[in-house]
Amino acid sequence: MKPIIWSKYKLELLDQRLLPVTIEYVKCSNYKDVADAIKSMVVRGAPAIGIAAAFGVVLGALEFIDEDKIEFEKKMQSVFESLASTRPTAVNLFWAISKMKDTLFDCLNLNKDEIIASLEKKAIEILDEDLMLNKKIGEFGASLLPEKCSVLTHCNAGALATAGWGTALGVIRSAKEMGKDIKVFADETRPLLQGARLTAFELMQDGIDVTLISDNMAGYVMKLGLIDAVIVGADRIAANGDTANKIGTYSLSVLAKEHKVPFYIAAPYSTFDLQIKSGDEIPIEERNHDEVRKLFNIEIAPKDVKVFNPSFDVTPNENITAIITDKGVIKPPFIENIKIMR
Ligand SMILES: CSC[C@H]1O[C@H](OP(=O)(O)O)[C@H](O)[C@@H]1O
Repeated sequence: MKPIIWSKYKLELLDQRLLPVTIEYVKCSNYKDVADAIKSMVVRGAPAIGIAAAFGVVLGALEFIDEDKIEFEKKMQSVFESLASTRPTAVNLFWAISKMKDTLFDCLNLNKDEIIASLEKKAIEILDEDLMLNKKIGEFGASLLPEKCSVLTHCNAGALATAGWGTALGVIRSAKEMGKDIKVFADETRPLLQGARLTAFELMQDGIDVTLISDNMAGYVMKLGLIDAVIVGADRIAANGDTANKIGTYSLSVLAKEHKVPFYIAAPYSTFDLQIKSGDEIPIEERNHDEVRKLFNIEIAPKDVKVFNPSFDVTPNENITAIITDKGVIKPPFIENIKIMR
């Protein structure tokens, strides 16, 4: 199931808000549609929102290509800003936009068709590269796992969060491909239930043994000795290895440390933000309070109750056993060893 489909200058995004009950694609005919889709989480997942934004830039260029050169460049700047303003935490979004900006800068002296073709080529490259990187992450990560292993994961870092295959779930898929006996416990991941709705769905589609648990069960299943490793995705990794990921990841890392369970992050190079020294500098998105007050529009709390809804938290590097990347497995001291990602 592809979360992102680009063909004949049309972008279709699988509406992940409706999964697993309904499989429906949102047609994006302009860059504003793409910005709206990222912000409303039609498409979500750090690499996937970067890829969607890249195609949003192509749609923006198609919209404004007939303007004079100065106007075109002005309009394209607003396209970049609009896409960059959608969600603040996943650095992949800004990485992809910067790649598209560089491509546009390099091809401004070409003719209109060549400009569009160059931007489209770059966006497709970003999509294809992510799939290739996921497979490398999968191989490196699977080699860490024993022949028989039970993995706890959080949120969705699967094919639906990437170009396909997945990062954390890519490790699980690759381990299964290697013939390892892998079982998965998937945290439901309140408030938007990416684990229940997306991870459980993906793994069952692939015939991978998955058990759904509510987030507050994670400590108990570790205490029962049911978990051999925790593997999660990432939205931004700082130069010291501090990692932002879906809210609840930090708590899992504390529980894993308490129960001496290895805690792995899986992420491609586009998730690293080596400009920032630590996780203290990572912007944490806060989302609409009704995401906590309601569950699919059903009120589960007093409608005017105060809410705090951070969409991510930061796991300190000292809680992380290793970071599985497309360039290999990075172990502590992260400050030193993360340099391979430069
Ligand atoms: C492969 S990284 C996916 C990453 O993104 C998710 O956040 P969201 O669903 O809000 O986009 C979550 O943090 C995942 O680990």
